[in-house]
Amino acid sequence: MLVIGVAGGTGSGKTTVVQQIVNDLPAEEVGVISQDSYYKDLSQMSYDDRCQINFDHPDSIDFQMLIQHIKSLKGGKSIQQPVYSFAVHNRLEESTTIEPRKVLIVEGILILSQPELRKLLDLKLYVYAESDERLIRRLKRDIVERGRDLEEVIDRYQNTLRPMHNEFIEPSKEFADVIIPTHRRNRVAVELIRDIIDQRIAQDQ
Ligand SMILES: Nc1ncnc2c1ncn2[C@@H]1O[C@H](COP(=O)(O)OP(=O)(O)O)[C@@H](O)[C@H]1O
Ligand SMILES: Nc1ccn([C@@H]2O[C@H](COP(=O)(O)O)[C@@H](O)[C@H]2O)c(=O)n1
Repeated sequence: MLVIGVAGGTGSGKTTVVQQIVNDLPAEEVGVISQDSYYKDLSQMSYDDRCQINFDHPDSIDFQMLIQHIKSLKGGKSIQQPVYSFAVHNRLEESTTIEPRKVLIVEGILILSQPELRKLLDLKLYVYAESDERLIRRLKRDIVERGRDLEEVIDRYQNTLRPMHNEFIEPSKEFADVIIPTHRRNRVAVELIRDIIDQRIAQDQ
């Protein structure tokens, strides 16, 4: 199995790049897991308390479970991936079955920040966009798709997102094999990654 890690700041375009890569591949050969599914279970807290959580700090993620799940998939076993709700800031009761595939893409802001996780990655990508562009994208997305308002996004950006980005995410860029700029749709970078994946799939046959 080829395991590809895709990191980068919020709104950098990770999900979009992953979607472009996946669209080009046969569905039965690629699986995707998102770091967002591994936010810790906060059922013991009230909704108001959950709203105060710093969701950009590595401690908010159950990396042990994520690492265990990647190891299981590498070992040919399926996993039950938690389902996360941005609306309630918590895991839901249900889970999603993910089957092992030839290619596994693991995507999320902090994917390159954890040494134990990095060891499991065969190819490390960092998706890059300027911070003002990321904030604009995040504002639009969170208001339209994640039920947030202008004040919530700006408060979170100033209080937790920006400082955590500077402390944990931006420095993890140094571990990337390839940095993908997304100031515009970057077809060339996606094709490059596609070629690497194709070679690896062909080698395994
Ligand atoms: N290259 C790009 N140019 C313009 N908008 C983009 C680009 N890449 C992503 N977007 C938009 O920005 C928003 C955030 O992108 P997304 O892929 O969800 O980022 P991430 O997963 O890194 O948070 C989405 O609404 C997406 O459509
Ligand atoms: N309940 C939550 C959990 C996380 N976030 C934010 O999501 C961002 C990471 O997701 P991307 O798809 O943007 O990479 C992260 O910056 C958290 O601030 C949230 O708003 N609410």
